[in-house]
Amino acid sequence: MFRIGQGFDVHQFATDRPCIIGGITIPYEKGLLGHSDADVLLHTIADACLGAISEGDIGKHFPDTDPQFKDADSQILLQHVWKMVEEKGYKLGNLDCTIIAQAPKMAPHISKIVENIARLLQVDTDQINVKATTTEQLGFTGRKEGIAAQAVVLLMKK
Ligand SMILES: Nc1ccn([C@@H]2O[C@H](COP(=O)(O)O)[C@@H](O)[C@H]2O)c(=O)n1
Ligand SMILES: C[C@@]1(CO)OP(=O)(O)OP(=O)(O)OC[C@H]1O
Repeated sequence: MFRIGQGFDVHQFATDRPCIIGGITIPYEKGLLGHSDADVLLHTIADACLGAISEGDIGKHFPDTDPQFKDADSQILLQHVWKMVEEKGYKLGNLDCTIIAQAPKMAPHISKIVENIARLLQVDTDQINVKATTTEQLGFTGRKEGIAAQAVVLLMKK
């Protein structure tokens, strides 16, 4: 009837990379490093969805050793995962996410990110919440070495 899943992901900052979060390119002096486009938020959401349907994790479905996922658009990866969710007979209850980043400032971009995630999953924007927090300059996020993100998803049988 109900399935819950949680996700967590981290990507480090690097120069000469775009900073793509939730499918939106955020203006910032550094970007995120990964085999794909390193969209830490969409990876977290994909992992939460895969967890909710007991399908492992993003690395199982899109290995970082596979050249076809080099610089992959994580929006496509999430849509693939979401199709699996729908094919298993589930729809979204709600999705709640936290971006853990000292920088960049996310607040100006949150509504665009929420709209984009709702578009990707074909759900209403009020089913999606995205928030951000710093770690008060503590730890790797506090030193602006990278970004972490967490997500919790609730699925319901269609
Ligand atoms: N990268 C971030 C981090 C935080 N925010 C916003 O600032 C608020 C206060 O953050 P604290 O870590 O001091 O609690 C937070 O609630 C967010 O609204 C942000 O926009 N971008
Ligand atoms: C998405 C994949 C695949 O390109 O690569 P990365 O961008 O490195 O991301 P990560 O969060 O380590 O997870 C899974 C990978 O297999």
